[in-house]
Order: sequence, then C-alpha cells, then structure tokens
Amino acid sequence: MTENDGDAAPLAELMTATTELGAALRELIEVSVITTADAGEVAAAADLVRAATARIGDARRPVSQLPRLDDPSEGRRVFNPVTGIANPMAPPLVVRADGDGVVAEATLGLAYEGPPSFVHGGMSALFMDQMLGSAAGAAGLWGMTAHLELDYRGPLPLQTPLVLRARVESHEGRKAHISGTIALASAPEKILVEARGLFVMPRPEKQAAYFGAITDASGRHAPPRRPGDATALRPA
Ligand SMILES: CCCCCCCCCCCCCC(=O)SCCNC(=O)CCNC(=O)[C@H](O)C(C)(C)COP(=O)(O)OP(=O)(O)OC[C@H]1O[C@@H](n2cnc3c(N)ncnc32)[C@H](O)[C@@H]1OP(=O)(O)O
Repeated sequence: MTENDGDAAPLAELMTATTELGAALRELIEVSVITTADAGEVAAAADLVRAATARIGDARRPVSQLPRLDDPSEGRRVFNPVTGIANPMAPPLVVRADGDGVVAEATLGLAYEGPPSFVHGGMSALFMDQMLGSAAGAAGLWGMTAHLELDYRGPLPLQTPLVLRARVESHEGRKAHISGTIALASAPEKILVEARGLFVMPRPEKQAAYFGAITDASGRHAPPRRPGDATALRPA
C-alpha cells in the first residue's frame, strides 16, 4: 500500500485486521461511557482490555515513522483522529468533495459528550479543523492550522445525524482562509457551529525542522506533502 511495497496481500490482511480492531475499540469506547453494568463486570472488562493491549503492545513504531498502512502520496492516514478508519477516537468522518468544498456526515455518541446530551465544543473544533484542512486539500492547497475560530450558535445533539461542510474562501501565497459549518442533517440551512480558519504553509526551514526526520515504514524520508499530512500550501 505504500509506493514501494510489493507484498500487497499481507498489507491488505493487516488493513482488514487493523480496521476491525479500530471498529471494536470504537464500540468499546461507546459502551464504556454508556454501560450500566455493575462494578464486577466493569472490572472484568478492564482486565480483558489490558490482556488485549499486552498482546500487541510490544511491537511499536517510533513517532517519526509513518504506519505501514498509510500512503501519504494518496492521502491515506488510517489513524487520523477524525477521519482514520482504524483510530477508535475517530467517528470516523468520511469527507468527500461536494461543489466547491467538502462535506461529511456524522452521528456522535456519548463519548463525545460535553453538556449533557450535547456534543463537547472542543470536539466541534477538532472536526472543523479537519474539515477545513480537507477543504484545503480538495482545492489543491496544503497547510497547517495557524488560526481557528468558532461561533457556537446552537448545541449539537448527540445521537443525531449531523452534516459538516467546509470550503476555501480565498488563498494567496502560503496562506488560505477557509470556512466551515455544522448543522443537523434534518435542518442543514440552520447553522449551529460556524468556523473560520487560516492555514499556512510553513516556510521551508520550518518544514525541515518539523518533518525532516519523518520516514515511511521502509525508512524512506516521507515529509508531509499530500492530503492528510497537514502539509504545505501550494504557493500561488
Ligand atoms: C480530499 C482531500 C483530503 C485532504 C485531507 C487533508 C486533511 C488535512 C487535515 C489536517 C487538519 C489539521 C491540521 C493541523 O492539525 S496542523 C497542527 C496545528 N498547527 C500547528 O501546529 C501550527 C503551529 N504554527 C506554526 O508552526 C507556524 O506559526 C506556521 C507554520 C503556521 C507559520 O509559520 P511560518 O514561519 O511558516 O509563517 P509566518 O510566521 O512567516 O507567517 C506567514 C503568514 O501567515 C500569517 N500568520 C501566521 N500565523 C498567523 C496567525 N496565527 N494569525 C494570523 N496570521 C498568521 C503571517 O502574518 C504571515 O502573513 P503575511 O505577513 O505573509 O501576510
């Protein structure tokens, strides 16, 4: 799945297993915050989870090494905390191009709760950051978040289908101004969360300092340069 991997079958198998683990953990997270099971059952579950962690926990990659399943050249980041299919923290959002921007749908469970029965505001910021970055990517622009601001006009209910949108408003040189919204899927015109962000391509020396040591799983230098990598805006 990375450009120079010849053994596609084992990687496909790893993708299936990793995706399955992500899905199972996502269910576990949701159940762990919603369960009414008694203390004995909860303690037994904790033991089971620790046993699972021990089973895979010895084999670890360093932080400077991208996962084997990632392919930055195609924008595939399987452990992204918002869109990563294998990251249990991620709903995951499936972001797709729509008109002059991007759109995604999500229904969030109790693990994302802030005020009782509503989405935590920080989660909205996380999702908007990703959506704005995705809008940049869809427009052929890459950058890191330099500024992000949100207006919370109404609370987002949990367990309710939401629609998230973002689009590039303007861009010049290393900078792009991008906006985004969240609304109920059943009332998409009534904006509940509104975001505005500035994404900036880091100057070359910062790119080198931030990403100079990043490699793919084969050890080849793999600095961010494509969607999903919080990478550089294309100079105008
Ligand atoms: C379908 C497609 C899929 C695509 C998937 C993609 C998904 C990706 C999703 C990822 C989503 C998650 C993404 C993440 O999580 S990115 C992670 C979170 N962000 C960061 O960690 C970035 C931290 N900041 C920095 O490293 C530097 O500040 C950067 C690199 C941003 C700029 O340092 P640099 O030294 O390079 O630039 P500069 O200082 O010369 O400034 C350049 C210009 O910018 C203007 N400026 C700078 N900062 C601000 C500010 N705060 N407000 C207003 N303006 C600001 C500045 O005035 C100047 O303007 P001008 O004087 O030229 O006019």
